[in-house]
Amino acid sequence: MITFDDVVKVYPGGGTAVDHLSLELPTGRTTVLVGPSGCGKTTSLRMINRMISPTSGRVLIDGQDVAGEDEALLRRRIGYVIQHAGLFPHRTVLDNVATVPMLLGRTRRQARTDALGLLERVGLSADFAKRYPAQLSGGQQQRVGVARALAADPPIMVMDEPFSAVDPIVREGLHREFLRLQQDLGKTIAMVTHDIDEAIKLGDVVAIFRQGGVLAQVGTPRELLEQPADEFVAEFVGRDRGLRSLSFDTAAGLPVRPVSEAPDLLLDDAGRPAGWRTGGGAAGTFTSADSLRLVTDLTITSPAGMAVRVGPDGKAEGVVSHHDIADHLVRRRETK
Ligand SMILES: Nc1ncnc2c1ncn2[C@@H]1O[C@H](COP(=O)(O)OP(=O)(O)OP(=O)(O)O)[C@@H](O)[C@H]1O
Repeated sequence: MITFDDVVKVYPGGGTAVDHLSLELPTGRTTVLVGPSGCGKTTSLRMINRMISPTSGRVLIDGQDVAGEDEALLRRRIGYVIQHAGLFPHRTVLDNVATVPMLLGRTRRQARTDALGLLERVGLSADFAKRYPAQLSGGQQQRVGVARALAADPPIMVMDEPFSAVDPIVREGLHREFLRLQQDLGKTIAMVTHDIDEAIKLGDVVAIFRQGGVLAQVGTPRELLEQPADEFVAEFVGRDRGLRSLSFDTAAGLPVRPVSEAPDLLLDDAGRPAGWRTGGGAAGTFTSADSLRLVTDLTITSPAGMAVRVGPDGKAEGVVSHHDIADHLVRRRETK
């Protein structure tokens, strides 16, 4: 666990960048620091690997104050990923990834074999290994940056806006890969972004900062969407937070009507939804494991105003309309 214990940072000649920050970043999880520009996110992040020292207070890793640790040893345990990847321009992709393990004493051969494995993990084939950073797209460079930070197999990763320099479609892909990798690796990750959607998507824990380096609220994405502490947080997470919070609920508790209540629904011989009699198009289907947000979306886009729940065999089990979802949400709120 990484702990900020009443940390203050005042830059000489500047104002207070971080104001009495107390925060815990749980081991093996991703904590995202998010907030408007200049609110002290990067300053906080860099106090973890001692690129910046607190004016007062302590940053602890598993109970040990980082101020008392050997800087080189500390940074070896902490992978660092920055915007634009920060790759060595005159080294090949393979050498960019293999350099740190070689510095740590691995043989050149072993380091290069490991580097190829890491590149593959982040979605880059061996074809990229011989290229130079300038010969890669922004998204590919960012992947190399992640592979390089992972090369020393550090238990902790600090990532400063790692995905912000790429276009939205590439970012989507990097997000998916990040979540897949993190599910496998379970690193303790501290990530900075100014994008609340990214924070909600990638964070197990999200810490929202406000101007002046003050922590406004910390919680799971769901907690922030459902119970924002104040107006600032509510505004920051977005006015559509109710709809977005439906991503965290599955359709398991959502009652469905019998299929006979949807006479417009066409079924094939095996009882699987085949489309709608009027309006055309495929019938939107979901399972109990899908999110309420998806089901809501399906009912809105369906010509019949309904979505169809299917079982593991693909057979129609029942239907719901957006009215049914609204009723379900009201009932759920009343019983909470
Ligand atoms: N070296 C420095 N000297 C003086 N002031 C600084 C220094 N670095 C940052 N600051 C100030 O400290 C405050 C916090 O900066 P920081 O970079 O931590 O914010 P941030 O939330 O990461 O911002 P952004 O999202 O724009 O990167 C800002 O007001 C900034 O101007």
